[in-house]
This record gives sequence, C-alpha cells and structure tokens, in this order.
Amino acid sequence: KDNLLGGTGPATRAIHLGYDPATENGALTPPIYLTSTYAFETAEDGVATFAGERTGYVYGRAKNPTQALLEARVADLESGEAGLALASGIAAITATVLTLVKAGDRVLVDQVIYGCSYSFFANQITRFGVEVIFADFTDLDSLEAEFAKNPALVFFETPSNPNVRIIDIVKVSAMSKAAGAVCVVDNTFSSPIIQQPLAFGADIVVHSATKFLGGHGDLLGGIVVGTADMIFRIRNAGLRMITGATLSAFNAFLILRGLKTLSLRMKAHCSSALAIAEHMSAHPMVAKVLYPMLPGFEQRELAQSQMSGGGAIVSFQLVGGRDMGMRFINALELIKCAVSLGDAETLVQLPAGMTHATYTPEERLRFGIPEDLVRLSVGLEDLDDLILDINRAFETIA
Ligand SMILES: CSC/C=C(/NCc1c(COP(=O)(O)O)cnc(C)c1O)C(=O)O
Repeated sequence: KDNLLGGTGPATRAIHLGYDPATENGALTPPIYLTSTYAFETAEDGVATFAGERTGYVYGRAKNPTQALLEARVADLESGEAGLALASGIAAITATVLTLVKAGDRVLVDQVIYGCSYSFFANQITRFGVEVIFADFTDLDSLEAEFAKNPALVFFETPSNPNVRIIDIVKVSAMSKAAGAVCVVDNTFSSPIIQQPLAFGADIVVHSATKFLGGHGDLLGGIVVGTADMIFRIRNAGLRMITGATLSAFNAFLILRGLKTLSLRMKAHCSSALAIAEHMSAHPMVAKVLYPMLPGFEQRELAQSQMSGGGAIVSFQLVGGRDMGMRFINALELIKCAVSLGDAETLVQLPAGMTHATYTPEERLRFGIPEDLVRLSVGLEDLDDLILDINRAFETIA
C-alpha cells in the first residue's frame, strides 16, 4: 500500500514503492515475470490493447511487469514522471538519441564522456546525417556560442568519465531550454542518491544500471527517466522499433534487488573514496588526484551545489607518468584491474588504453584525457584493506 510512502526517504521508497504483496499472493519480494507474451480473454481485448484503448501487456520487447516496477522506482528516485528499462547503458543512450534526432539535426556533446558513448556520437550517428559538435561544457562562455547553432539535443555526464569534471546542470539545462534543445544528462557516476539532474532542469536522465544501480558487477542494464510523454516516445520508437534492446526480466529483478541497498552503498562508496583521495593526495608518488569532494579540487564548490557526495571514482596521475601508472596497477593485489565501476569490488584501469581507447590519441590530447590517468572505482571492501593494498603497491614500484 504505497500510499503510506508520502514523505518517506529514498532508501524507504527504493525498497517499498509501487508494490503491494497482497497483489501477488502475499509474496514479499516481487515475482519475476519470465514471459515473452501475454494471453487475452478475447480477440477484442487483444485488438483494444494493441490500439491503446485498453491498458495491459502484449509482448515482452517493450513492456514487462518486473521492468515496470524497476522503472517506477528509478523514476521516483530521480524525481521524474516515468522510466524505461533497457539492456545496457549504451542501449539507454542510443534508444534516446535515435528517438529524438533525425538526419540534418545537430547534437551538442561534452568533449569528455564514456568512450563508447563518445564513439556512438563521433562515429555512428554521423553516418546517418546527424551533425555532432563536441565542446567543453565546463567553459560556459564558449558553450553559449555553440548553442547559437541550434542543437536538437544536448548530452553530457557529470561527473564526467574518466576525469570527474563537473558540469553545471542548472546553467547548461537553462541554455538548452532557451535553444529549444532536449537536455540529456548521464547520471551514472552519481546515481540518484547523490544527484538528481531533473531537479536541476535537465529533460532526460540516463543510467548504465550495470554500475551502482545493480551494484554487484553481475549484470548489464540501462535506464532512461523523463516525462511520461518522452518515455512513451522512447519506449515505442527507440526501444520497440529501433534498438530492440530489451532488459531481461531476471536482470530487472537483480537491479530491483540492487536498489534496496543503493542508498547504503553510495554512502560507503563516497566515504571510502574521499578517504582514499585524501590518502593519495598526501602521497609523494602521486602528482595529481581528481575527486569532486576533495579539498582543493578546482570544481568542488560546483560539485557541492548539485551533489550530496563525491561518488566512487578517484582518478589520479603518478609521478613518472603512464609507465608508473601501469606498474602501480600491476602491483595491486586486492584491487582488480578491470573496466566498469560501481561494483562492490574496487577496480582500477588506465582509461587512455582501455575505456577511452575509442578516442584517438589526438582526440584525447585535444579533449583533455591524459595518457597517464589512472581511474579507481572505490568499492565496499574494508577501507584499511584498500589503503594497505595501495601502500604496498607504492612500496613495490618505488
Ligand atoms: C568497456 S568499458 C566498461 C564500461 C564503462 N562505462 C559504461 C558507461 C556507460 C555504458 O553503460 P553499459 O552499456 O551498461 O556498459 C554509459 N555511461 C557511462 C558514464 C558509463 O561509464 C567504464 O568502465 O567506464
């Protein structure tokens, strides 16, 4: 009886919203609807449902009850009207963009985003006659000039992958609105627990649910959140007719399970990440540390204006550059060298050669992704164990 949820906090709503066990034989945990299709009592019901004159499920590609609960809960956490679940973060991004832009349109994209998102914009939609403009969204004056080119859609991440640059959501979404562009924010690095871009004026939020929302490194998933109308359009075009990138009911169940501890996990990620960022910045072998809430971080004030925590990503450069970075990664034992982020396991990787290898070296130089940057995704292990692994690695490579 989720009407009791009025005024409750995000942790409570992530666990209880939108589900009443009495509707499912008393099952406390929502059942998984492992069905690809739905039967109708009569042909008339079938026809009416397909015509949208009758609510109901017809086929698993576009709608499923397990996904529907997940969509409702993430939309609620993001303070949006409606949500859409898909098979991965890239599925969420491509279904959204391919629904909203057409040949001849322009899109305005921040120059530092996840590597495959970058490649989708730089190398894929350009094949279909969409013009892509990359710009530095932290330089609002030069960005203003780009809006004069009338983009149909604007896309950015904040904090950005991999160097945690902070983009001013209020200002950029206001510029988008003034230009008549749809403002899409990829909120993967923050999660709705520490940042809600829609509340700051964005039109659409996308997530790689593979990361914090699932939270256990055991699935791929994606989520889009926006107005009911916008989500209807993306569901029926971008998902149903273009990508077909449907999230499995089982993975929807696992992400629902992840949501139950999301608030707890984000607190632990942020606390350990800040401690590790401070530890690294005091270490003589570290040249630079990037973490949104680190005292001395250039954009800390802006981060504090839109985030309630710094997230789990700590990026840094070692004295001695890329070679030392590679040796440091190899010397870690508990911390694993792997891409992805937001897992319980702490992960480390070298963006220039891994997650952002889709940028050419020249593009990385132009857009500000250092060749020697090391990206840490701080997990949920005991902090002392992580600090010990890091210190031992420094001793090994000294
Ligand atoms: C091969 S690299 C592993 C993936 C990484 N990132 C993914 C990602 C996506 C795409 O999300 P999926 O399609 O669910 O992977 C979207 N948006 C952001 C900010 C992301 O970081 C990574 O390690 O940085």
